[in-house]
Amino acid sequence: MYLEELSINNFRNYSEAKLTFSPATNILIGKNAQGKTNLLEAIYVLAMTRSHRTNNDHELLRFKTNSATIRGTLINQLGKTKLGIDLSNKGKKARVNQLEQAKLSQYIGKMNVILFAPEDLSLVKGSPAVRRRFIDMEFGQIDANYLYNLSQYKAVLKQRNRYLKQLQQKKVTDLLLLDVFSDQLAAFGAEIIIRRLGFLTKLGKFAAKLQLQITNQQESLKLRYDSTINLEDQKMIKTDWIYKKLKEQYRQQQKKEIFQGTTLSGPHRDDLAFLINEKNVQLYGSQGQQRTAALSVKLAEVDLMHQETGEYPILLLDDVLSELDGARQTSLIKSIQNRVQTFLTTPSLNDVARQLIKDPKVFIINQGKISEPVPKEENKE
Ligand SMILES: Nc1ncnc2c1ncn2[C@@H]1O[C@H](COP(=O)(O)OP(=O)(O)OP(=O)(O)O)[C@@H](O)[C@H]1O
Repeated sequence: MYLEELSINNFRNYSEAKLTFSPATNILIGKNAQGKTNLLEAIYVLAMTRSHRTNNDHELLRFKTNSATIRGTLINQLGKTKLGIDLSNKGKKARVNQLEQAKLSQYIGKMNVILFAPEDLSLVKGSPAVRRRFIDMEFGQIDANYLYNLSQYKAVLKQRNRYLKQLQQKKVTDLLLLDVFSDQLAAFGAEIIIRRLGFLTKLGKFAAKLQLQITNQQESLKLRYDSTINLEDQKMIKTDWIYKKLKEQYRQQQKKEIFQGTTLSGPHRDDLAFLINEKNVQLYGSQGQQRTAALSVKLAEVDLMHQETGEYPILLLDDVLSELDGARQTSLIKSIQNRVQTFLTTPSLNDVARQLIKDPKVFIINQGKISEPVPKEENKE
Protein backbone atom coordinates (compact mmCIF):
# COMPACT_ATOMS: atom_id res chain seq x y z
CA MET A 1 0.00 0.00 0.00
CA TYR A 2 1.05 3.60 -0.38
CA LEU A 3 -0.10 7.07 0.46
CA GLU A 4 -0.69 9.01 -2.74
CA GLU A 5 -1.73 12.38 -1.34
CA LEU A 6 -1.82 14.11 1.99
CA SER A 7 -3.36 17.40 3.03
CA ILE A 8 -3.08 18.83 6.50
CA ASN A 9 -4.60 21.88 8.13
CA ASN A 10 -3.52 23.45 11.40
CA PHE A 11 -1.51 20.38 12.38
CA ARG A 12 1.49 21.20 14.64
CA ASN A 13 3.50 23.95 12.89
CA TYR A 14 1.68 23.58 9.55
CA SER A 15 -1.17 25.93 8.73
CA GLU A 16 -1.82 24.28 5.40
CA ALA A 17 -0.04 21.76 3.16
CA LYS A 18 -1.05 19.59 0.24
CA LEU A 19 1.42 17.01 -1.06
CA THR A 20 1.62 14.28 -3.65
CA PHE A 21 4.06 11.51 -2.81
CA SER A 22 6.16 8.99 -4.65
CA PRO A 23 5.06 5.36 -4.13
CA ALA A 24 8.76 4.65 -3.53
CA THR A 25 11.07 6.87 -1.45
CA ASN A 26 10.15 10.32 -0.16
CA ILE A 27 12.86 12.34 1.54
CA LEU A 28 12.00 15.17 3.90
CA ILE A 29 14.99 17.47 4.30
CA GLY A 30 15.20 20.31 6.77
CA LYS A 31 17.21 21.80 9.61
CA ASN A 32 16.27 21.10 13.23
CA ALA A 33 12.81 22.02 14.47
CA GLN A 34 11.38 22.88 11.04
CA GLY A 35 8.58 20.28 10.98
CA LYS A 36 10.04 17.05 9.57
CA THR A 37 8.90 14.85 12.44
CA ASN A 38 5.59 16.72 12.53
CA LEU A 39 4.90 15.63 8.97
CA LEU A 40 5.72 11.98 9.76
CA GLU A 41 3.53 12.32 12.82
CA ALA A 42 0.61 13.50 10.65
CA ILE A 43 0.99 10.35 8.51
CA TYR A 44 1.20 8.22 11.66
CA VAL A 45 -1.95 9.82 13.12
CA LEU A 46 -3.78 9.28 9.81
CA ALA A 47 -3.01 5.55 10.16
CA MET A 48 -3.30 4.95 13.89
CA THR A 49 -5.66 7.78 14.98
CA ARG A 50 -3.11 8.71 17.64
CA SER A 51 0.37 10.14 17.83
CA HIS A 52 3.49 8.09 18.48
CA ARG A 53 4.95 10.77 20.74
CA THR A 54 2.10 12.19 22.78
CA ASN A 55 -1.11 10.95 24.36
CA ASN A 56 -2.45 14.48 24.41
CA ASP A 57 -4.16 15.27 21.09
CA HIS A 58 -4.34 18.93 22.04
CA GLU A 59 -0.60 19.22 21.37
CA LEU A 60 -1.27 18.31 17.73
CA LEU A 61 -3.39 21.42 17.12
CA ARG A 62 -1.47 24.35 15.75
CA PHE A 63 -0.85 26.92 18.46
CA LYS A 64 -3.89 29.21 18.94
CA THR A 65 -6.22 27.02 16.87
CA ASN A 66 -9.06 24.72 17.97
CA SER A 67 -9.11 22.10 15.26
CA ALA A 68 -6.92 20.30 12.75
CA THR A 69 -7.56 17.98 9.83
CA ILE A 70 -5.52 15.32 8.09
CA ARG A 71 -6.72 13.89 4.78
CA GLY A 72 -5.02 11.21 2.73
CA THR A 73 -5.56 9.08 -0.33
CA LEU A 74 -4.41 5.52 0.20
CA ILE A 75 -3.80 3.10 -2.64
CA ASN A 76 -3.78 -0.62 -1.97
CA GLN A 77 -4.80 -3.84 -3.71
CA LEU A 78 -8.46 -2.94 -3.20
CA GLY A 79 -8.06 0.42 -4.96
CA LYS A 80 -8.28 3.97 -3.70
CA THR A 81 -9.51 4.91 -0.22
CA LYS A 82 -9.87 8.40 1.18
CA LEU A 83 -8.95 8.50 4.83
CA GLY A 84 -9.41 11.41 7.20
CA ILE A 85 -8.86 12.39 10.80
CA ASP A 86 -10.50 15.47 12.34
CA LEU A 87 -8.98 16.66 15.58
CA SER A 88 -10.53 19.28 17.83
CA ASN A 89 -10.79 20.29 21.46
CA LYS A 90 -14.00 18.28 21.60
CA GLY A 91 -12.45 14.99 20.41
CA LYS A 92 -11.58 13.26 17.19
CA LYS A 93 -13.34 11.68 14.26
CA ALA A 94 -12.10 9.21 11.68
CA ARG A 95 -13.48 9.11 8.15
CA VAL A 96 -13.31 6.54 5.39
CA ASN A 97 -14.40 7.93 2.02
CA GLN A 98 -15.88 10.90 3.87
CA LEU A 99 -18.06 8.66 6.04
CA GLU A 100 -17.56 9.18 9.76
CA GLN A 101 -16.66 5.91 11.51
CA ALA A 102 -18.65 4.93 14.59
CA LYS A 103 -15.57 3.51 16.32
CA LEU A 104 -11.90 4.41 15.99
CA SER A 105 -11.05 0.72 16.50
CA GLN A 106 -12.88 -0.07 13.24
CA TYR A 107 -10.73 2.46 11.42
CA ILE A 108 -7.33 1.26 12.67
CA GLY A 109 -5.76 -1.28 10.33
CA LYS A 110 -6.94 0.37 7.08
CA MET A 111 -3.51 1.95 6.67
CA ASN A 112 -0.51 0.14 8.14
CA VAL A 113 2.60 2.04 9.14
CA ILE A 114 5.85 1.13 10.81
CA LEU A 115 7.74 3.94 12.42
CA PHE A 116 11.43 3.68 13.08
CA ALA A 117 13.05 6.36 15.22
CA PRO A 118 16.52 6.55 16.83
CA GLU A 119 15.02 5.39 20.18
CA ASP A 120 14.16 2.07 18.50
CA LEU A 121 17.84 1.33 18.16
CA SER A 122 17.84 0.75 21.93
CA LEU A 123 15.39 -2.13 21.62
CA VAL A 124 18.13 -4.62 22.43
CA LYS A 125 19.87 -2.83 25.27
CA GLY A 126 16.78 -1.21 26.78
CA SER A 127 14.70 -2.68 29.61
CA PRO A 128 12.52 -5.80 29.21
CA ALA A 129 9.46 -3.51 29.35
CA VAL A 130 10.63 -1.85 26.09
CA ARG A 131 10.82 -5.24 24.38
CA ARG A 132 7.44 -6.37 25.74
CA ARG A 133 5.90 -3.13 24.47
CA PHE A 134 7.47 -3.74 21.06
CA ILE A 135 6.00 -7.27 20.98
CA ASP A 136 2.56 -6.09 22.08
CA MET A 137 2.37 -3.15 19.65
CA GLU A 138 3.60 -5.20 16.74
CA PHE A 139 1.54 -8.37 17.24
CA GLY A 140 -1.48 -6.37 18.35
CA GLN A 141 -1.62 -4.65 14.95
CA ILE A 142 -1.67 -8.00 13.16
CA ASP A 143 -3.86 -10.07 15.47
CA ALA A 144 -7.01 -8.70 17.14
CA ASN A 145 -7.20 -11.85 19.32
CA TYR A 146 -3.80 -11.09 20.75
CA LEU A 147 -4.97 -7.64 21.83
CA TYR A 148 -8.16 -9.07 23.35
CA ASN A 149 -6.27 -11.62 25.47
CA LEU A 150 -3.74 -9.00 26.49
CA SER A 151 -6.36 -6.57 27.79
CA GLN A 152 -8.18 -9.37 29.67
CA TYR A 153 -4.88 -10.54 31.14
CA LYS A 154 -4.02 -7.03 32.33
CA ALA A 155 -7.42 -6.65 34.00
CA VAL A 156 -7.16 -9.99 35.88
CA LEU A 157 -3.52 -9.28 36.80
CA LYS A 158 -4.60 -6.04 38.44
CA GLN A 159 -7.29 -7.81 40.47
CA ARG A 160 -4.95 -10.64 41.45
CA ASN A 161 -2.21 -8.25 42.56
CA ARG A 162 -4.70 -6.26 44.61
CA TYR A 163 -5.84 -9.49 46.27
CA LEU A 164 -2.25 -10.60 46.94
CA LYS A 165 -1.66 -7.26 48.67
CA GLN A 166 -4.72 -7.85 50.84
CA LEU A 167 -3.46 -11.34 51.73
CA GLN A 168 -0.03 -9.87 52.50
CA GLN A 169 -1.62 -7.33 54.84
CA LYS A 170 -3.82 -10.09 56.30
CA LYS A 171 -6.97 -8.18 55.43
CA VAL A 172 -8.31 -11.37 53.82
CA THR A 173 -7.47 -15.06 54.25
CA ASP A 174 -9.52 -16.88 51.60
CA LEU A 175 -7.06 -18.72 49.31
CA LEU A 176 -9.86 -20.11 47.15
CA LEU A 177 -10.46 -16.72 45.58
CA LEU A 178 -6.74 -16.47 44.82
CA ASP A 179 -7.07 -19.79 42.99
CA VAL A 180 -9.90 -18.37 40.89
CA PHE A 181 -7.73 -15.41 39.86
CA SER A 182 -4.78 -17.74 39.19
CA ASP A 183 -6.92 -19.91 36.96
CA GLN A 184 -8.16 -16.95 34.87
CA LEU A 185 -4.69 -15.43 34.66
CA ALA A 186 -3.15 -18.71 33.53
CA ALA A 187 -5.82 -19.10 30.81
CA PHE A 188 -5.26 -15.63 29.30
CA GLY A 189 -1.50 -15.85 29.91
CA ALA A 190 -1.25 -19.12 28.00
CA GLU A 191 -3.08 -17.59 25.00
CA ILE A 192 -0.66 -14.65 24.98
CA ILE A 193 2.46 -16.79 25.28
CA ILE A 194 1.43 -19.22 22.53
CA ARG A 195 0.74 -16.30 20.16
CA ARG A 196 4.02 -14.60 21.05
CA LEU A 197 5.91 -17.80 20.33
CA GLY A 198 4.18 -18.22 16.97
CA PHE A 199 4.82 -14.65 15.82
CA LEU A 200 8.37 -14.60 17.16
CA THR A 201 9.21 -17.72 15.19
CA LYS A 202 8.02 -16.00 12.01
CA LEU A 203 9.62 -12.66 12.87
CA GLY A 204 12.86 -14.44 13.82
CA LYS A 205 13.15 -16.08 10.39
CA PHE A 206 12.87 -12.72 8.61
CA ALA A 207 15.21 -11.03 11.08
CA ALA A 208 17.86 -13.75 10.70
CA LYS A 209 17.85 -13.32 6.93
CA LEU A 210 18.23 -9.55 7.21
CA GLN A 211 20.99 -9.84 9.80
CA LEU A 212 23.00 -12.06 7.45
CA GLN A 213 22.51 -9.54 4.63
CA ILE A 214 23.50 -6.55 6.76
CA THR A 215 26.60 -8.22 8.16
CA ASN A 216 27.83 -9.78 4.94
CA GLN A 217 26.85 -13.29 6.08
CA GLN A 218 28.93 -12.89 9.26
CA GLU A 219 26.28 -12.91 11.98
CA SER A 220 23.46 -15.31 12.64
CA LEU A 221 20.66 -13.76 14.66
CA LYS A 222 18.16 -15.73 16.72
CA LEU A 223 15.24 -14.47 18.78
CA ARG A 224 14.56 -16.36 21.99
CA TYR A 225 11.49 -15.93 24.14
CA ASP A 226 12.66 -15.92 27.76
CA SER A 227 9.72 -16.85 29.91
CA THR A 228 9.22 -17.04 33.66
CA ILE A 229 8.11 -20.62 33.02
CA ASN A 230 10.50 -23.15 31.58
CA LEU A 231 9.43 -23.60 27.96
CA GLU A 232 11.90 -26.35 27.11
CA ASP A 233 11.51 -27.20 23.42
CA GLN A 234 9.45 -24.21 22.28
CA LYS A 235 8.31 -25.73 18.97
CA MET A 236 6.26 -28.50 20.54
CA ILE A 237 4.38 -26.37 23.02
CA LYS A 238 0.58 -26.27 23.19
CA THR A 239 -1.66 -23.71 24.92
CA ASP A 240 -2.97 -26.22 27.44
CA TRP A 241 0.54 -27.20 28.47
CA ILE A 242 1.43 -23.53 29.14
CA TYR A 243 -1.80 -23.09 31.10
CA LYS A 244 -0.95 -26.05 33.35
CA LYS A 245 2.65 -24.89 33.73
CA LEU A 246 1.55 -21.39 34.80
CA LYS A 247 -0.93 -22.82 37.32
CA GLU A 248 1.75 -25.10 38.72
CA GLN A 249 4.06 -22.12 39.08
CA TYR A 250 1.39 -20.07 40.92
CA ARG A 251 0.86 -22.98 43.32
CA GLN A 252 4.60 -23.39 43.96
CA GLN A 253 5.19 -19.67 44.44
CA GLN A 254 2.08 -18.94 46.49
CA LYS A 255 3.90 -18.11 49.72
CA LYS A 256 6.45 -15.95 47.96
CA GLU A 257 3.78 -14.06 46.00
CA ILE A 258 1.75 -13.37 49.14
CA PHE A 259 4.93 -12.24 50.91
CA GLN A 260 5.78 -9.85 48.07
CA GLY A 261 2.16 -8.93 47.33
CA THR A 262 2.53 -9.32 43.58
CA THR A 263 2.35 -11.84 40.70
CA LEU A 264 5.81 -13.14 39.87
CA SER A 265 5.18 -15.29 36.78
CA GLY A 266 3.48 -14.85 33.43
CA PRO A 267 3.83 -12.90 30.18
CA HIS A 268 4.04 -9.54 32.02
CA ARG A 269 7.45 -10.67 33.30
CA ASP A 270 8.71 -12.37 30.15
CA ASP A 271 11.44 -11.03 27.90
CA LEU A 272 12.94 -11.36 24.47
CA ALA A 273 16.60 -12.24 23.98
CA PHE A 274 18.64 -11.55 20.84
CA LEU A 275 21.39 -14.06 20.17
CA ILE A 276 24.16 -13.34 17.71
CA ASN A 277 26.24 -16.38 16.84
CA GLU A 278 24.56 -18.04 19.86
CA LYS A 279 25.66 -15.30 22.32
CA ASN A 280 23.22 -12.92 24.00
CA VAL A 281 23.97 -9.63 22.28
CA GLN A 282 22.52 -7.61 25.16
CA LEU A 283 25.27 -8.95 27.41
CA TYR A 284 28.13 -9.60 25.00
CA GLY A 285 27.44 -7.59 21.87
CA SER A 286 29.06 -4.31 20.85
CA GLN A 287 26.88 -1.25 20.49
CA GLY A 288 27.07 -1.66 16.72
CA GLN A 289 25.88 -5.26 16.93
CA GLN A 290 23.02 -4.24 19.21
CA ARG A 291 21.96 -1.60 16.71
CA THR A 292 22.19 -4.00 13.78
CA ALA A 293 20.05 -6.55 15.62
CA ALA A 294 17.46 -3.84 16.37
CA LEU A 295 17.51 -2.76 12.73
CA SER A 296 17.06 -6.34 11.49
CA VAL A 297 14.14 -6.96 13.82
CA LYS A 298 12.49 -3.67 12.94
CA LEU A 299 12.83 -4.33 9.21
CA ALA A 300 11.60 -7.89 9.77
CA GLU A 301 8.31 -6.32 10.92
CA VAL A 302 7.80 -5.11 7.36
CA ASP A 303 8.05 -8.67 6.04
CA LEU A 304 5.93 -10.11 8.81
CA MET A 305 3.17 -7.59 8.22
CA HIS A 306 3.26 -8.33 4.51
CA GLN A 307 3.05 -12.05 5.17
CA GLU A 308 0.18 -11.73 7.61
CA THR A 309 -1.90 -9.00 5.89
CA GLY A 310 -0.93 -9.35 2.21
CA GLU A 311 0.12 -5.69 1.98
CA TYR A 312 3.43 -3.98 2.64
CA PRO A 313 3.11 -1.33 5.34
CA ILE A 314 4.31 2.24 4.86
CA LEU A 315 7.67 2.85 6.50
CA LEU A 316 8.41 6.06 8.39
CA LEU A 317 12.10 6.54 9.15
CA ASP A 318 12.65 9.46 11.49
CA ASP A 319 16.27 10.54 11.25
CA VAL A 320 17.66 7.03 11.52
CA LEU A 321 20.13 7.22 8.65
CA SER A 322 22.46 9.54 10.54
CA GLU A 323 22.49 7.06 13.43
CA LEU A 324 23.80 4.23 11.25
CA ASP A 325 27.21 3.71 9.67
CA GLY A 326 27.66 3.46 5.89
CA ALA A 327 27.29 -0.33 5.68
CA ARG A 328 24.11 -0.36 7.74
CA GLN A 329 22.67 2.56 5.79
CA THR A 330 23.37 0.69 2.56
CA SER A 331 21.60 -2.46 3.68
CA LEU A 332 18.67 -0.53 5.09
CA ILE A 333 18.17 1.33 1.83
CA LYS A 334 18.65 -1.79 -0.28
CA SER A 335 16.19 -3.84 1.72
CA ILE A 336 13.35 -1.34 1.41
CA GLN A 337 13.94 0.04 -2.05
CA ASN A 338 11.31 -0.93 -4.64
CA ARG A 339 9.18 -2.72 -2.07
CA VAL A 340 7.94 -0.31 0.51
CA GLN A 341 6.80 3.28 0.34
CA THR A 342 9.20 5.09 2.62
CA PHE A 343 9.26 8.52 4.22
CA LEU A 344 12.66 9.46 5.46
CA THR A 345 13.59 12.59 7.40
CA THR A 346 17.13 13.94 7.49
CA PRO A 347 18.92 17.25 8.05
CA SER A 348 21.01 16.59 4.95
CA LEU A 349 21.53 13.80 2.45
CA ASN A 350 24.93 12.18 2.75
CA ASP A 351 26.81 10.44 -0.02
CA VAL A 352 25.58 6.93 0.77
CA ALA A 353 21.95 7.91 0.57
CA ARG A 354 22.55 10.13 -2.47
CA GLN A 355 24.14 7.30 -4.42
CA LEU A 356 21.82 4.54 -3.37
CA ILE A 357 18.32 5.93 -3.29
CA LYS A 358 16.94 5.81 -6.80
CA ASP A 359 14.76 8.71 -7.94
CA PRO A 360 13.57 9.85 -4.56
CA LYS A 361 10.99 12.58 -4.30
CA VAL A 362 12.54 15.32 -2.21
CA PHE A 363 10.66 17.82 -0.05
CA ILE A 364 12.38 20.73 1.62
CA ILE A 365 10.93 21.73 4.95
CA ASN A 366 11.49 25.17 6.36
CA GLN A 367 9.50 26.63 9.25
CA GLY A 368 6.35 24.68 8.55
CA LYS A 369 6.47 25.34 4.79
CA ILE A 370 7.12 22.54 2.33
CA SER A 371 8.65 23.05 -1.11
CA GLU A 372 10.02 20.80 -3.81
CA PRO A 373 13.45 21.51 -5.33
CA VAL A 374 13.45 22.88 -8.87
CA PRO A 375 14.62 20.20 -11.37
CA LYS A 376 18.22 20.64 -12.61
CA GLU A 377 17.40 21.47 -16.27
CA GLU A 378 15.27 24.44 -15.25
CA ASN A 379 18.08 25.54 -12.95
CA LYS A 380 20.56 25.99 -15.81
CA GLU A 381 19.20 29.32 -17.04
N1 LIG B 1 1.13 22.51 18.22
C1 LIG B 1 2.08 23.19 17.60
N2 LIG B 1 1.80 24.35 16.94
C2 LIG B 1 2.77 25.03 16.29
N3 LIG B 1 4.06 24.66 16.25
C3 LIG B 1 4.39 23.53 16.90
C4 LIG B 1 3.43 22.74 17.58
N4 LIG B 1 4.07 21.67 18.11
C5 LIG B 1 5.37 21.78 17.76
N5 LIG B 1 5.56 22.90 17.03
C6 LIG B 1 6.84 23.37 16.45
O1 LIG B 1 7.32 22.38 15.56
C7 LIG B 1 8.74 22.45 15.52
C8 LIG B 1 9.35 21.08 15.72
O2 LIG B 1 9.14 20.36 14.57
P1 LIG B 1 9.63 18.83 14.43
O3 LIG B 1 9.49 18.13 15.73
O4 LIG B 1 8.95 18.29 13.25
O5 LIG B 1 11.17 19.06 14.18
P2 LIG B 1 12.12 18.39 13.11
O6 LIG B 1 12.08 19.18 11.85
O7 LIG B 1 11.82 16.93 13.02
O8 LIG B 1 13.51 18.66 13.77
P3 LIG B 1 14.59 17.70 14.45
O9 LIG B 1 15.52 17.32 13.36
O10 LIG B 1 15.23 18.60 15.45
O11 LIG B 1 13.87 16.55 15.08
C9 LIG B 1 9.16 23.36 16.65
O12 LIG B 1 9.55 24.58 16.05
C10 LIG B 1 7.92 23.51 17.48
O13 LIG B 1 7.83 24.77 18.09
